[in-house]
Amino acid sequence: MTQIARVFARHNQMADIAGADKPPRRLRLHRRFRDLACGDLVELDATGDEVTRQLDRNNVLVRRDGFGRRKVIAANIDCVWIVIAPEPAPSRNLIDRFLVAILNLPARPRLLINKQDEGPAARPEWLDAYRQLDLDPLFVSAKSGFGLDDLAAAAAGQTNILVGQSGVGKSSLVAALLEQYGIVDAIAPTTGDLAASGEGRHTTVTAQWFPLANGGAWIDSPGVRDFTPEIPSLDTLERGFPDIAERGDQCRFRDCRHQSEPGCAVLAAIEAGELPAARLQAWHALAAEIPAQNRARG
Ligand SMILES: Nc1nc2c(ncn2[C@@H]2O[C@H](COP(=O)(O)OP(=O)(O)OP(=O)(O)O)[C@@H](O)[C@H]2O)c(=O)[nH]1
Ligand SMILES: [Zn+2]
Repeated sequence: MTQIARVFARHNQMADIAGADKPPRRLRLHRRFRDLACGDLVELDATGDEVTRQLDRNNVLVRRDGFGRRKVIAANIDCVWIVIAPEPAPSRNLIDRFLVAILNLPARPRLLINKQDEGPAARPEWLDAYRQLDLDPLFVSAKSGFGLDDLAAAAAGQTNILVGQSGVGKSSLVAALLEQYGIVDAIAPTTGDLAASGEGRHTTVTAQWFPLANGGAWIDSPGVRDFTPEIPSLDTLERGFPDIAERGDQCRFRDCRHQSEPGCAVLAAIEAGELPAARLQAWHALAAEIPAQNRARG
């Protein structure tokens, strides 16, 4: 008899895979499953030792690496929590770039502002810039436990992934949630695939699935310095910037690039203080990457 199982983590030619109510086992994968990622569902043979089929996925979060290659991060995601903290200093550009990938999955984007125990400085004043995007920011502290009840409630019953810069506290948040809200306690985040970073602390190197007791899961993902979403077309870009796309419909020219055209509704919105200039800068930078990405794709 075959069985359906979940990929908890992917490591090169191997993957940690768990059947219902069983702890994950590390299995070697056939080459045809090279695309398999954390969160994927697979079929195992009767022995449970071999992956025989990869099930269809709802969606998959991917990035482009420095060589333009497609890198799969995790699959079957409902909600992506972009984690920021006072330290390391948040990059709004990184948030803008994540949003393109998230809104195209599609999945719900949320902003998680960690390390609230560090005081009022932990609340960035530029949050208003994202009001239109409904990121519904949640303020938490993995260290003090502040806001974790709200976080657990907001995450219940769905597959959640934490993304963001290295050191914002993604693994600490998963650990705190595991401890307080009885997720499957057999696998604590520290047993995931960790490597010592330069500062002597641990850093996550591959996405890791943590099932919630009542369905759904948390996925901890490796910290990033930068993030390049896949952007095959201007339509993809527009889905990532609904605030710009909406105003762009009012531009005088249908093919307005929002650069210096007369009657540009996007530039007018910036002039009026309704849209941050940084959002349009991020748009232009990403629009410029479309042709190169298409060339790399061949
Ligand atoms: N003050 C404070 N420090 C925290 C909090 N959460 C995490 N930290 C600290 O921040 C540092 C990084 O935490 P991690 O959980 O390893 O961060 P990460 O985002 O998982 O990092 P990567 O795995 O490299 O992506 C550690 O020294 C934590 O102790 C918090 O709520 N408050
Ligand atoms: Zn325009």
